[in-house]
Formats: sequence, structure tokens, C-alpha cells
Amino acid sequence: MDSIVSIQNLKKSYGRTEALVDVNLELPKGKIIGLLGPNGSGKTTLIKILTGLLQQFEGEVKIDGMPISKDTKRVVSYLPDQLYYDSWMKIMDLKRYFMDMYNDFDEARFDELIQQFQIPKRDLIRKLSKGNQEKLQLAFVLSRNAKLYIFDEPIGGVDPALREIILETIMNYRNTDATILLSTHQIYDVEQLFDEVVFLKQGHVMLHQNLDELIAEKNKSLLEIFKEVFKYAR
Ligand SMILES: Nc1ncnc2c1ncn2[C@@H]1O[C@H](COP(=O)(O)OP(=O)(O)OP(=O)(O)O)[C@@H](O)[C@H]1O
Repeated sequence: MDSIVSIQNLKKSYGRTEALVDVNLELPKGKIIGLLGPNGSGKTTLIKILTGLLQQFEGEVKIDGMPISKDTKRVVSYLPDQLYYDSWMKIMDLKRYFMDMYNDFDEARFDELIQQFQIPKRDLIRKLSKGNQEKLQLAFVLSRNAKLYIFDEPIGGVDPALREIILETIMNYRNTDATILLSTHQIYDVEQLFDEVVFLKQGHVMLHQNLDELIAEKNKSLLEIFKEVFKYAR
């Protein structure tokens, strides 16, 4: 299999808390993959390792055949679950920063997305509403021609109309070589998007399967399967 992400025996603890216990995972190129699991299952920890933000871990993690490093950062475009702007930042400054930092930044695509997302042309980013700041962050991330896009809750704070546009925009990356790894709790909204799903539970990969096969096998929607697998004891 032609993998973009290859993980072997990955373990990560924070003190006594085992966030990832023994993760083995191969993510193929060109697919949209849902990374799903309840609160505290290790999704953000895994994402932080893939993006190079967490450097202390055990095991082997490779992206496009390379161990996590500056080289892998060049091929990964990452949308964190929090805003990363400083109060003094202007859209133009950040655009220039992205153009300097990333050879793969597509300015025309960025301008198009800003228009499509109807982001008001304010100079200072902090003057935008929180939802518009989130859209802006997504526009920056989507404007790179990356090999791997990682989205941590991309539709958390946006209105339902825009949610549709975002999902359509992400869908457009299907049938390209790019892989999208998307973590969200909004399963109902996104399940039509995924080619594959990975379920994380208490730091373990408990399922990694083609979504159509999974749905056919269980004869249930992804949301129903998720609720069944992760049901809380009452
Ligand atoms: N900086 C940290 N220090 C200590 N423990 C942490 C830290 N970050 C995460 N953890 C713990 O690691 C485990 C996995 O957390 P993680 O944030 O990766 O889960 P998650 O699946 O992303 O959760 P959520 O859906 O709530 O965002 C949890 O038990 C969490 O409490």
C-alpha cells in the first residue's frame, strides 16, 4: 500500500497518563480519513505528533517516508482546534508570512477562498468575529498544496450554511493525491465525506476501515456505529 502516514508502535504518555498506548496505523494517499473518538481518546495528541508539535514519543512515525522533522512540516498543512493569531496581526501580513514560509502557498486560491467564505476585508484580524477568524485560518490552511491536510474540528464554530461550503471545499480535494485527516465530534455533518474512518479509544486504534464497507457490514449510519462503540455506561 502507498501510505502517506506510517505509524509503528507509537506510545505517548503525559506523566502517568497514557494518551497513546500502542498505535499502529497506515494511512493511504489520496483519501479523506475521519479520526474519531470520545473526549480524551488521544486524537489531538496523535495530531500534535504528526504535525511535529509534540516531539517526545516512543515508536516510529513517518510522513511521506520521512521521520517527523522540518521536512515533514513542509508537506503537512494543519488546522489546529484553536486560533493562532496574535492581536496585532493583519490579514496581509499573515498572507505574506505564509507566502514566505511555504513554497506551496497558492495566493490566487487564498483570494478566492476569502471571497467564497465572505470574510470581511478588515485589516486587523482581531476585529473579525470569532467565526470569521476561524474561516480565515481554514482559508490559509487550504491554500497550501500540501500532501497531507490535518484538520482538528474544522467546522466547530461556523454557521450551518458555511459548514456546507467548507465540506464541499474539502470534498474538492477528493481524487487528488492529497490526503485529509479530519478529527471532529460533528459526525452527523461529515460522514458523507469520509473514505475511511479510524476510531481511537483510550489511546488505542480500535477500528480502521473503509467507511462504505463498515456501513454495509453493520447496516447502520456512522453516527449510530460511533454511539454503539463508545456508549457510556448509565
Ligand atoms: N498537556 C497535557 N498534559 C497532561 N495530560 C494531557 C495533556 N494533553 C492531553 N492529556 C491527556 O491525554 C489524554 C488524551 O488527550 P487528547 O487531548 O489527545 O484527547 P482528544 O481525543 O483530543 O480529546 P478531545 O476530544 O476532548 O479533544 C487525555 O487523558 C488527556 O487528559
